[in-house]
Amino acid sequence: MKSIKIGIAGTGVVASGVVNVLKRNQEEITRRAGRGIEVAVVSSRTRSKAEALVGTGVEIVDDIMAVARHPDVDIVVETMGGYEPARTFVLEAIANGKHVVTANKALLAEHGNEIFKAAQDKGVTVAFEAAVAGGIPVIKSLREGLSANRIEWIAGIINGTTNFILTQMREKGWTFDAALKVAQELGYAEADPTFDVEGVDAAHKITLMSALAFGVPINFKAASIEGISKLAATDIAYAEKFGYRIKLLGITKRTPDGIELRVHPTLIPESRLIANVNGVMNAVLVKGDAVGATLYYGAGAGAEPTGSSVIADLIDVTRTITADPEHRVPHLAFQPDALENIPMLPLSAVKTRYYLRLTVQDRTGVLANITRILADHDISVDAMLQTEVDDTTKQTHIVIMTHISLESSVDAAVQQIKALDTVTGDVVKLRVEELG
Ligand SMILES: NC(=O)C1=CN([C@@H]2O[C@H](COP(=O)(O)OP(=O)(O)OC[C@H]3O[C@@H](n4cnc5c(N)ncnc54)[C@H](OP(=O)(O)O)[C@@H]3O)[C@@H](O)[C@H]2O)C=CC1
Ligand SMILES: N[C@@H](CCO)C(=O)O
Repeated sequence: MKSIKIGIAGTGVVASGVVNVLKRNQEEITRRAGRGIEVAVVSSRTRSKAEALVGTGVEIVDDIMAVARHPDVDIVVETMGGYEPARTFVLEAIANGKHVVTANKALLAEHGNEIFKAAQDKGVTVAFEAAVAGGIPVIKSLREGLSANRIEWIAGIINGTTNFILTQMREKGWTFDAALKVAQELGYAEADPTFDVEGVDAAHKITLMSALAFGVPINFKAASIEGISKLAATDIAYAEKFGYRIKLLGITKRTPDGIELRVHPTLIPESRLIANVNGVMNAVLVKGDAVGATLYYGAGAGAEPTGSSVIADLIDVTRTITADPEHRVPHLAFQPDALENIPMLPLSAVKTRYYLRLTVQDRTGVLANITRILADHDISVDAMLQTEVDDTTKQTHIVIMTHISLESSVDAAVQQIKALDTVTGDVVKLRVEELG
């Protein structure tokens, strides 16, 4: 059978992984797909970079639209990243009847509803395994493997760069900046690394998984996002005293009132497997009503792990390329006309456990005032730790772990605690998830 022809936009980290794995595993891939998958054209703004990647036997163009419209191309691979020109490029490819494989979670989190609608109307597939958790086949698991389940929640370490930074800081004592620099050199970070560090990239990914899990439209604007840039080594150390590790988690949860969608540094019991996921590795925990908790683990970034996911999508599209579009697996797991508009909950409505760190003056009655305020807001204390008084500043840290409380009540209590004249500086508030 004739080979499937692909056109790739971009010649960076992910594109190089795709080209190299396609070349190396050509025979195995053909045996799986039923026909060969061949790179027909590559676009690059730097011709020498493209030549170094694909050699001279593949057409090289400088205009990405020439890939989107190329008469020989069956599947377009978008590995440029960013919103534009990626959006225009993908829509143009769809309009030209091409199937699309993309690693671009930012694009899909912001413009996915428009893109999937255009693909549906045109009868083509937009596949995006590589957009979430790099090499882990978690999109396929959510869309197909778990399709019998009512999904209850998902919690994942879904940004390789920040997990790499947190691991190097904790295990090797590296500075934040040094760890970020190495993550960039290794090709893990986004073009704008603030997307990684401030939790935006993880929010893009959890937004996509939330849509797949609950059958709702993609709603990135509903995500509450906190990154790791303000996380202090002190809190990592105190968390460990209580038996917890701090990880940047993407969390989405179905509650009776609506759907939670949030990214923030989170204390996780160190006995959980996910608390021991280190370096660039990612892990996603999915709780389904029938299957229980399932855990997916693997490299969350890097050329070949991500290339592995892109090629899995290429093989999937190749296998069904002649199938009636109505009989393909729906893009977002649920049939497009069966998506529901379930309310998305604000962060203030979240109920979980909290870690609070206060800096206080060593004076009589400090603790009594704090516990009274917490009790007034219906916040019950589970555990508490007080450090020795610093001889110079006459200050001490009080660290409190609460039972499950309402976020808005915790915020109100923190405001009152901050106003006490014995409490100095800010109050650190982190969320705790048991993930049981
Ligand atoms: N790196 C990783 O581990 C992973 C990345 N991803 C996603 O994959 C995508 C690509 O990432 P990555 O390969 O790391 O990025 P790179 O920066 O390494 O590569 C991007 C490529 O796209 C080209 N490009 C960028 N902007 C334009 C433009 N405006 N017009 C034409 N070409 C353009 C670049 O060309 P030039 O060289 O000329 O600048 C470069 O070849 C992103 O969406 C990213 O989020 C997903 C999973 C893992
Ligand atoms: N910058 C992303 C790439 C993979 O999506 C990360 O570090 O996880």
